Amino acid sequence: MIEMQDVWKSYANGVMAVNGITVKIEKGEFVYVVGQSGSGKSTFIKLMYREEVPNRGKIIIDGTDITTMKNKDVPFLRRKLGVVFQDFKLLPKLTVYENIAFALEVIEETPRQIRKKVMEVLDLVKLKHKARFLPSELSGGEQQRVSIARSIVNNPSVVVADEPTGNLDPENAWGIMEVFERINDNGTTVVMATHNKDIVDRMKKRVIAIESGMIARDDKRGDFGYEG
Ligand SMILES: Nc1ncnc2c1ncn2[C@@H]1O[C@H](COP(=O)(O)OP(=O)(O)OP(=O)(O)O)[C@@H](O)[C@H]1O
Repeated sequence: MIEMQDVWKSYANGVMAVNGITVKIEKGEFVYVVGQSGSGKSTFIKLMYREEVPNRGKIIIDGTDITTMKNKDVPFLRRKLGVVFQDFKLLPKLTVYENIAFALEVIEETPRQIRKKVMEVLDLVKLKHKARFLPSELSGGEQQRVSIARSIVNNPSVVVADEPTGNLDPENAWGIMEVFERINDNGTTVVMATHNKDIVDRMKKRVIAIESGMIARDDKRGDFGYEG
């Protein structure tokens, strides 16, 4: 499903962010990625959605080697893999509905298909009643739920999230985790980088800990393992 084979990534300034990572994540898994600030979590996640390209190694998503993928084919990857960010990245002048529909229109859906799919994902994140609102009219937790809805509207097999609860208070953070659990229960693989010790320790999912760009720990029902 997701496979990294001896992946290395250094940045232009010479920083080695990922140092020879080999890992396999099976379909339907829920995986937390933890580690100190600067350990390489974001880079690890960015490599999965091809925001960054490795210097060496293979990254295979759903049978496709994304390291050799042409730039023009990257939009196809977005249909296999949804992305959720810490800062939501919603378009401020578009309504909730339009923000989600925008992701679909890119791949030429009919208006009827768009409406059906957008309302389905809004139902899943319990925000159907706010379809006409602008992002600025929503709470942080609601905005993150919209961005999750957007990430799954193309029905990807994988969702990756980089610190999705980082801007939220604990109550909203738990609300977001419930949404990810529901998505995972529907069979979608979830990979999430997080600093949220409470959540990781309570959920008892697979935990991959990164230290100095390497996998220091990979536990099936793991915990956070250090003081945040
Ligand atoms: N665009 C970049 N250019 C140069 N160096 C970078 C870049 N992005 C990250 N780095 C460096 O790579 C290393 C790993 O960074 P990364 O953002 O992956 O860590 P992280 O574990 O996600 O940190 P945090 O928890 O603070 O978000 C750090 O030393 C960082 O300074």
